[in-house]
Amino acid sequence: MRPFLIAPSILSADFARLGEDVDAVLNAGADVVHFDVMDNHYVPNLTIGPMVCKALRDYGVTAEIDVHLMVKPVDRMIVDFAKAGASIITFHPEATEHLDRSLQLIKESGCKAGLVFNPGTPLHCLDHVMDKLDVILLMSVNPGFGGQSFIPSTLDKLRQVKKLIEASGYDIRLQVDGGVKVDNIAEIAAAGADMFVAGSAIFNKPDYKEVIDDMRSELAKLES
Ligand SMILES: O=C(CO)[C@H](O)[C@H](O)COP(=O)(O)O
Ligand SMILES: [Fe+2]
Repeated sequence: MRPFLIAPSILSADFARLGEDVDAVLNAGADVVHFDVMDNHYVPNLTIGPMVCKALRDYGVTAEIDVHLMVKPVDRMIVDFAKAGASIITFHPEATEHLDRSLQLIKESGCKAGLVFNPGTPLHCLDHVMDKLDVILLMSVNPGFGGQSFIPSTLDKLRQVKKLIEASGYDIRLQVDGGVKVDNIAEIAAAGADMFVAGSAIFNKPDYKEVIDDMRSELAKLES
């Protein structure tokens, strides 16, 4: 079994002191920084862009930065985020006219590539691009906002994608994003996820380490 990764979504961090808050969550045991990019076009919210990613790198963040693009179109942002220090770039298939080209662009930029599926988005886009994927991200909320409730039908979708990954033979992480908490993370992992994005569950609590430790204890129940 591959190691589970916990990726706090900085959507719920304190933007007025972002560098310190990212350091704090990494020191608390987080593996990856999940960076939500929203454009008020593909989703009805507006967040942060490549300058903030570069600022985190300049501040000294060395952990992987997982850029979740909720923007349309995507190609220009792929190039800009790769230059700004992104490690992983994921985007939604609805947001590009040329799925394969956008994935190739990410790989050519030296980043890991991923596709993101909204709760209502079917999986057929995976059919011809599995060889170009490092990550498949299933949204367990509709994208645009933190603090929403986990949509239970995601569990079946996770099981379905897990089978597709296994059948493909490729080394692809299965990430889940939205409403992940201490009390549902084990069930989500049992359905096949191995990378967990959690924003409000971590940043809305005073002690990040306590939440991350609790998540790892829940995950350890599956590993034993
Ligand atoms: O992509 C996102 C929203 O579109 C966020 O990553 C996600 O919602 C995380 O927040 P929370 O854990 O609070 O649900
Ligand atoms: Fe996200």
